Amino acid sequence: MARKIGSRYTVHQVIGRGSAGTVWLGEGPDGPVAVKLLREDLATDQVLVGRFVQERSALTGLDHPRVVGVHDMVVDGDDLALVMDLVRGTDLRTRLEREGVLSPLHATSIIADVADGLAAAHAAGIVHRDVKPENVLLDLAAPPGVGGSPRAKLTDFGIARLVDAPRRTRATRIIGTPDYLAPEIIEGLEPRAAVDIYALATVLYELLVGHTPFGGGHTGAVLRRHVTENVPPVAGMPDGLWRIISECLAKAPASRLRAAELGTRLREQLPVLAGLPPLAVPAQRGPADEVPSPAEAVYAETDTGGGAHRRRRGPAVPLVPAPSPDSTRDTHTSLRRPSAQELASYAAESRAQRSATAPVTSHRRRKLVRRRRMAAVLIAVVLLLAGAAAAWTAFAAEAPAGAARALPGAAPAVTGPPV
Ligand SMILES: Nc1ncnc2c1ncn2[C@@H]1O[C@H](COP(=O)(O)OP(=O)(O)OP(=O)(O)O)[C@@H](O)[C@H]1O
Repeated sequence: MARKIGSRYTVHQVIGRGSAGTVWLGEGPDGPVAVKLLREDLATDQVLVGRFVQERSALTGLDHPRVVGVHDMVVDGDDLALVMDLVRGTDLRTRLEREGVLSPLHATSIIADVADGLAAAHAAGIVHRDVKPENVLLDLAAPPGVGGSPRAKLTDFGIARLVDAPRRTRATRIIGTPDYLAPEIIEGLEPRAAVDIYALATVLYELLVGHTPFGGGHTGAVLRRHVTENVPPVAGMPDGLWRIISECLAKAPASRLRAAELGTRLREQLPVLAGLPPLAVPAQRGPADEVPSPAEAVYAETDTGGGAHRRRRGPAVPLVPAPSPDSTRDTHTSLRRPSAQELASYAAESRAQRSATAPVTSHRRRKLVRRRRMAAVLIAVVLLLAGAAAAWTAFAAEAPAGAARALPGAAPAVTGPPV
């Protein structure tokens, strides 16, 4: 059902849902658009509406081919809407969940695109603060890039900042998605451009390996890992990519690459990555299966966050639009910031736990393995049934007429020509 948004836009159909609102397919004076209608509780929050108006020129001024442009921001009664470029394709989360891991070439090319978009935003003084696969849209209507890689655009600029808590509550609460949070955010520092680099390197790792470097399990455990752990090298990861990922996951924000440099360094890798197959990643230590330490369990009780592995998949506009499934996954999660003491105790307990934890697969990888196992069992059952049917047919054809009928409880005999 069509609905008017302000005086210039009409929306027709829901194409995705996120934690901050619903994205609609719409029409504006210059053609089709995507309209993100913010959640009612956000739209009626006067502080947020004020910030929305304040941020208008910064967000609508960001014009770059690797960024989903915001054309307009509409405040109309209880509606608060962002009018954006319509991207015909899918989001990176959906692609990743479908493929498990991406080839090094495609992963690197996609992340280089996003780094270029970030470079433009950072130059304009805008920090994204919620870089993750859900916020990378793959434009399948655009001509592909190197080696057929889909072209990527970063979306959702400034939303995290809009819904962020005021400065005074930042000391106690974190806005973001746990798997991608830079350590300095967890420690309560003001998020600067380097947080986006950390998150983007996390996404690159995830595309290559199939899971994030510090994700899985309890939110408290995830936060602790960001602050205290280093990522162990991954077998088979091309050296050049590994060096870039390690630099960008540095705990000290100043040691990370800048976005423009990251884009350039990634593109330099493309020629050597051409033709490499996706990494055959062995079973990893599975943080998803870590038993929360007592300190983390305490954190759990007061945690209002969404949990690290509640993923929501929302397709971007497919080439032929179709309604996307409903979703309940929270992101832009508001988490209680753990105290320094809690973080320290997570670290101590983590060391003890690590030695006791057997290698297991990550949550998503296990899901994939489970699915494959189920498919194998199904195929085996089908083959078995087909074999039995063939044997039965052969038996019935060879047996004297009536023999099968004579068997107690046997199926009606297949009558064939007399032998
Ligand atoms: N400009 C756009 N063009 C086409 N589809 C879009 C566009 N923006 C968002 N979408 C689709 O709508 C879905 C929901 O987007 P939204 O930005 O609300 O949530 P999200 O980024 O996935 O999650 P969250 O807001 O919780 O971080 C996306 O996954 C994407 O599939």
